[in-house]
Amino acid sequence: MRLTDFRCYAALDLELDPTPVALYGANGAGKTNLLEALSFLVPGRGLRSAGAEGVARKDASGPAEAWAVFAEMETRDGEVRLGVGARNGGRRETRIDGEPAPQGELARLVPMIWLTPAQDRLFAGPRADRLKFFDRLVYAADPAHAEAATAYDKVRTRRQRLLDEGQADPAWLNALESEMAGHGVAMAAARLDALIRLQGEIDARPEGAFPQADLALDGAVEADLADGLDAGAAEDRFAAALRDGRRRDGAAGRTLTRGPHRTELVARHRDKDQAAGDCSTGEQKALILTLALAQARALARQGGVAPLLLFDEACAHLDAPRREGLAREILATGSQAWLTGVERILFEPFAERVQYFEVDAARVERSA
Ligand SMILES: Nc1ncnc2c1ncn2[C@@H]1O[C@H](COP(=O)(O)OP(=O)(O)OP(=O)(O)O)[C@@H](O)[C@H]1O
Repeated sequence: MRLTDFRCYAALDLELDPTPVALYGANGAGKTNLLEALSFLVPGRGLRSAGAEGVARKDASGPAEAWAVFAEMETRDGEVRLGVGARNGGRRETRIDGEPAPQGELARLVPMIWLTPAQDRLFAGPRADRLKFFDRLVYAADPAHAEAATAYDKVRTRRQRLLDEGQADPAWLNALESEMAGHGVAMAAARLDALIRLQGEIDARPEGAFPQADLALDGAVEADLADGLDAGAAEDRFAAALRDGRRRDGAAGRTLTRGPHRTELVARHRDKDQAAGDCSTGEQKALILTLALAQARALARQGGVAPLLLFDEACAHLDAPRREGLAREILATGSQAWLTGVERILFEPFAERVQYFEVDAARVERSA
């Protein structure tokens, strides 16, 4: 992995083997920035949602002209050289084996799952954050879901703009709504499919360090599909709901019509028979890990390539038995997990099966 002018790193060159990576060091040392760099190897704005324009290294003379992240990695297409970067605050560029490529290609090559401290109380926080987290799990297994979701949001924004302006041509709105319905039903179907697999994976694992969870999706289109409506009928129904909702959506200035943008991920802690949102911070963190690890297992089984796991401060709220459980579960997936923590001792349960790096003021040193 090589970084050029990314966040606090002017230049970094890391040689790694495929085992998990434990990064330890003081606050502000540069641990999360390494995970963020890797998160740009899939489409999107990275794990801090900063986007390509926000990550160039800054010093007293201002931001660097260009930044880049380069990695040689095992992907679904075998060993591939991936490069991403941007120049002069511009759009992000992608290279695959040295050739320019569309960003979307990355989703197909590299399954990736990340967890950050910002998600610690995911189940008690805003609905949209939960859905985003779940959608990312779905993307890791089904890259087409990311494309459908992006396309859906684009059309939804266009329709909303027309409604906000108040003088839209009904035929034009019909066309946009039918496009929204097509992408929306594809999204809902991908989510349901992923949910069933994920739940199966969770159920197959005995209750251990991480709690069993019962998952459901509360969404209008998901409900239609779960009730057995075929895709065509579900699209017609959703398009009709959008048509009926025009006046209300226009008055509200946002899409109140129930569609895949308003779906809720419902999770319960099975053993406690409690809504995940009512669980303690540590229990919520454990539940999030239940989901992420279950998806990692499903992916490793399904695609042959274990996903890259970026777990920022995952150990912070975990007690010693759960930290041991985390090590066991990660090692069982065969994933290269990248873990951060302020102290090396947090990774003790991995023993010799992890590569240690000490991070200190943007210097990264391998340690025995
Ligand atoms: N664009 C940038 N240019 C230069 N330095 C940056 C830039 N963005 C962030 N930094 C700095 O990078 C440093 C490391 O940040 P990072 O989030 O990686 O730390 P960390 O080791 O994960 O810390 P913590 O344990 O507190 O989470 C911070 O001091 C931050 O101010």
